[in-house]
Amino acid sequence: MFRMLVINPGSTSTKIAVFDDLNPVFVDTLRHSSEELAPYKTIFEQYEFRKSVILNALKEKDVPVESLNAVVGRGGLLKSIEGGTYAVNETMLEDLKVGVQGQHASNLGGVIAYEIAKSINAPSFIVDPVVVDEMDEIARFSGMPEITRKSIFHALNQKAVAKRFAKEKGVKYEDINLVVAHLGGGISVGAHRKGRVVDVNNALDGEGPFSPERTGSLPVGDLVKMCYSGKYTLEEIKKKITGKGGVMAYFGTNDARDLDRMMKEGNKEAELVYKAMAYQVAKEIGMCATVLKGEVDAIILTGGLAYGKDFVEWIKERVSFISEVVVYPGEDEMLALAEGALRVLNGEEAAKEYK
Ligand SMILES: Nc1ncnc2c1ncn2[C@@H]1O[C@H](COP(=O)(O)OP(=O)(O)OP(=O)(O)O)[C@@H](O)[C@H]1O
Ligand SMILES: CCCC(=O)O
Repeated sequence: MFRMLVINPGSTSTKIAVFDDLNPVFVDTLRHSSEELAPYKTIFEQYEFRKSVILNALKEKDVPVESLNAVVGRGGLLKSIEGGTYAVNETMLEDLKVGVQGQHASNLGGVIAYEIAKSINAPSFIVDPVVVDEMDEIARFSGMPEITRKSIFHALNQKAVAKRFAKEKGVKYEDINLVVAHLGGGISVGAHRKGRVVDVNNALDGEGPFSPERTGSLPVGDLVKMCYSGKYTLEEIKKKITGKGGVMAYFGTNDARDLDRMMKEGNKEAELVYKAMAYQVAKEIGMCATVLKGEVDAIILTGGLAYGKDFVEWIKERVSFISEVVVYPGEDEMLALAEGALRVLNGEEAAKEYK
């Protein structure tokens, strides 16, 4: 039996869990108020604070650090890499600290995992970070030589639900084609061809459908005019795209349940925006089906928005002609992280090396 600590840092919370093999000992969300995080200018500066909150939580739950066999964290905006479980090494730590592809709370996952594991001489890992990049060469062209399309998406949950579907069907993930739509605060839709995500929208930085708090793709000419209007700083524009875009920009909330409530109270504009988000998701799924040349074994809908019955129906009515649609609402990133680490601890897989 292997005991693992799992660390998944988000923008306002750090989710932690301890697993004995795949059995949860406890799962907890440690929330951080904006006052607590205010003193830190960068994500990396939050490192000591978040680490001590995690160690305190372990004490409260009576789980001695020494009882852990490994620590696994959600990682971060590293250099682009293929999917899998990676051992945390010095090169990775350096890249997580500087944020080679930007700042994201999950940059702290690998760093904290490494430091806690080091104190007890245990291994530390990250699994399927947001920079998993298995895109076909043909998918990388933007139409402007200076700009190459990037794969930044919910790789951990997309891969986890894809493998879950394969297991339930008694087939191998590497033998099937899937379109997976992660419908959360950000939305990513990936074309999975025989175990590789060969095309996907950059869910963090202005590609794909709009989402509860992101714009997704924008009419580029109008965006350029806005950038040169003199009204906004670079930081303000970036925030309008990621964080304050999408549903947040239309209605001042990133909670789709508010949209649902407004719609049920008769607000026609809320209904239209909610339906427009589903419409854009369906279009993106259709695009991925063409990437897979129509050979789609299933379309999987996952993430928090997949709890929304109407939202799921609006997508289904546009894409059901392509293939079966399977819905796995929510996400189980903590279990997916534990599974990734356990495959290495059990010797089923070798940990990959980050270079
Ligand atoms: N029952 C529900 N009906 C409709 N929407 C829901 C429901 N439950 C949660 N959601 C919506 O799901 C969204 C959050 O999804 P999720 O929890 O997957 O996102 P996240 O983890 O914060 O971000 P991300 O998935 O991008 O990492 C919110 O907009 C929330 O309102
Ligand atoms: C893009 C992947 C993770 C996120 O939504 O922040």
